[in-house]
Amino acid sequence: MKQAASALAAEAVDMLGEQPVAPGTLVVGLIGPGNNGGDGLYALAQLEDQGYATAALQCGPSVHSDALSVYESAGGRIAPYSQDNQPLANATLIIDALYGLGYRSGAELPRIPRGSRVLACDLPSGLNPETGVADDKVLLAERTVTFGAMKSGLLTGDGPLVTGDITVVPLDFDFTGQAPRTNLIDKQAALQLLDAHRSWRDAGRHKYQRGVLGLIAGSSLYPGAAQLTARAAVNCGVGLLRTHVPEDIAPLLAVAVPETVPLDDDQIREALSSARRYVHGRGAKISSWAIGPGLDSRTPPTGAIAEVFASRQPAVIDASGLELVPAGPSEQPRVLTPHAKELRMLLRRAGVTVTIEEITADPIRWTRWAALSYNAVVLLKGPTNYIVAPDGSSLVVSHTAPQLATAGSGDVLTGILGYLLSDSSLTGVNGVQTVSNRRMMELAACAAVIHGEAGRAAAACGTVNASRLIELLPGIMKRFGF
Ligand SMILES: NC(=O)C1=CN([C@@H]2O[C@H](COP(=O)(O)OP(=O)(O)OC[C@H]3O[C@@H](n4cnc5c(N)ncnc54)[C@H](O)[C@@H]3O)[C@@H](O)[C@H]2O)[C@@H](O)CC1
Repeated sequence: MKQAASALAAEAVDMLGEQPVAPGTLVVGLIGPGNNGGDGLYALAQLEDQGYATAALQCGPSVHSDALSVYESAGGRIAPYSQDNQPLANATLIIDALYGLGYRSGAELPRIPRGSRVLACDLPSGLNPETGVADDKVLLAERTVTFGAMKSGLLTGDGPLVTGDITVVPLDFDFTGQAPRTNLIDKQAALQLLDAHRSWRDAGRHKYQRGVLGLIAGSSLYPGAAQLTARAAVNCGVGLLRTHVPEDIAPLLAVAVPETVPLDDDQIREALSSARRYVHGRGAKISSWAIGPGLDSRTPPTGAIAEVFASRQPAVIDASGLELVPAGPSEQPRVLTPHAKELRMLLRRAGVTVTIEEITADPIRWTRWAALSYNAVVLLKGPTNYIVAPDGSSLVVSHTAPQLATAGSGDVLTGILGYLLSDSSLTGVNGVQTVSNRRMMELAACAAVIHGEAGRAAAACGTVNASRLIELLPGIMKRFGF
């Protein structure tokens, strides 16, 4: 804590930029009830030692007692915060040491004079450290000194709007005491995650070993969605694509995606039963499934589709497939890919009532509920993607582009993720072997990054549509090592 406080005090001195201390300079600390407040008091003590005039305002029911003793020994005084505090009005610099990692939404946040210079301790108070969702009264910072590691909330959601310049101060001890539950996955991290499971032997694989994706999609209502997912998977480089679509749209699909091979109910059953006899390395008739784009949810799934849901083969389930998936936990390794409205529907079917506004305000929380209720990895789509595993750990992908909010874009994501799940070198996928939820979550995050990269590349050249994303995929997959 003292190490963190030293970095905070040094940043304050840098912001004030005065040596020796200018007359009239006053540093005011807003001190919260937890360790974040402790950091603030230790930093104020160091500033007192360096000759600065400081004041501490207690904003909670208690303060860190050891830190307060040190501050008082250095000559500092603490007073309770009130709306009309004189020190706040006179402050040259405010240190926001109210709440850090322990912040829960809904705290009473002090009002500070407009135009105040604010240095945030670890995180601006009022900012959710994981999701980057900020309360309306969040304390806007000019700079933020964050300890130990970058927090996802500083970079996602509202984070970039409220943190100012960020300095990460490495601490020479494990400061959280446990692995963070939420990690950011950027392009570099995705490259590493994809590379980790690759071997030089992969170059010699035949098409069944490269992975076979079974796609269950499409209806006369939405004939295009199946095409988009199929083309995306093919352009990613899938070994073989088998497609199960209604008879009336099958000829259209065969023309649009000549690489695909049709899959009827009997063949689905055969693939599922041969998966149970799978011998590692020989390849599978179907290694994973993509279910949902363009399905007509008014038509109940055939017996064969229900058997896929009941199987142990990895699947990405999207769009109308989310309405067909049985509510409750399953043994199939699954990634569900809802947007906020679909997440609300999934939660309602699991007995949890929530509004879209509540989901948007705390996306990881509600995505966790769904991940737990369905025992599945859940990827919540939106301007930022949140991917949560049933154990509550989560990944955040903000490597996206606003232009990706276009029709068919989600179908492309399903094709990319379907491909990654089918690629046996990445997952060791087969019908019997259990793919870990951790790996499913990583692959879902990688798919979101690849999708984001396609969106950014498309936006750089002009308008963005799903077909354009698909055209760009071969080059982008190459950049990701495929
Ligand atoms: N070993 C460590 O973990 C270190 C932690 N450090 C500091 O410690 C901070 C985390 O400390 P804490 O876990 O004590 O958390 P915080 O200091 O962020 O806040 C926790 C306190 O605020 C209260 N609180 C949170 N939300 C509230 C709400 N909505 N309404 C009312 N009260 C609310 C909690 O009840 C608790 O008393 C970090 O952000 C960082 O500043 C650093 O000193 C580095 C070392």
